[in-house]
Amino acid sequence: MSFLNAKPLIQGLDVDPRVSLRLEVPSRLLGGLQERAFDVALLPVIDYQRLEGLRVIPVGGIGCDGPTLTVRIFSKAPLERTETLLCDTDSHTSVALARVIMAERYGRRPTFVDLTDDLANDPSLPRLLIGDKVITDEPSDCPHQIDLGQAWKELTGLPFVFAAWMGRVDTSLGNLPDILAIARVKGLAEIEQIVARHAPIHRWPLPIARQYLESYLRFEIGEPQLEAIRLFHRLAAKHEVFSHLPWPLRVG
Ligand SMILES: C=C(O[C@@H]1C=C(C(=O)O)C=C[C@H]1O)C(=O)O
Repeated sequence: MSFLNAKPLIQGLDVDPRVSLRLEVPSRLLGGLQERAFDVALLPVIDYQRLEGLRVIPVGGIGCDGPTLTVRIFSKAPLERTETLLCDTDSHTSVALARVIMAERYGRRPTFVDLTDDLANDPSLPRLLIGDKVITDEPSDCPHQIDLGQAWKELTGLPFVFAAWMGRVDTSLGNLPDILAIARVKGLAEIEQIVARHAPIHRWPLPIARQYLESYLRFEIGEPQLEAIRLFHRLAAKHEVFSHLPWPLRVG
């Protein structure tokens, strides 16, 4: 995964001869797992419900326990009036989470339109942005905003998980889970170096990048995170993000 927030999970993997690392935006990963272009991916958690036969490898993920800083809806008008929401096409989980939050919190079922659509040129429309661009290209004059991690915490009391390491149940991974778990521990111990090396490339101010990786994001996948993924899948089904009963979460 190509965003700054994935770096602590892949620290050292770019030079590890045992793995071959590819960086893609979140929305491109499901296709890669489907075509077996890679064995594991930091897959958006909603995509688990879009391809049968996946499993969560609970050695790391990108989550939060409250605000995220980088998954936000920006609007010029109060959000309870939202009819159309422009959505970042890099994202899958965040779009589904926006649907859940708009419905549960505001009783709204807006039409979701790709940010690549012509409509996106209309600056008056609210938009969901994720990832580095929220920091580097924050929209101006949007007094009405929500951070979806914070909205989820207020709704459920739980942490949230945007993406987690996943693979197919029929792909045997050998010692890859251990390699990934060690990369995470190494990454979390080396946030300072990660920030110094990657923040300028991703155009993040250094202190914000440090605070983001150290205080806002969570990289572990434990029982509360798995519970949050299950609840998110149930709420996403309730609000018709997908049209089958949620598949039980396979872990390990
Ligand atoms: C917190 C974030 O989480 C991301 C959001 C994802 C999604 O919406 O599908 C997937 C991976 C994460 O990068 C972010 O990128 O801002």
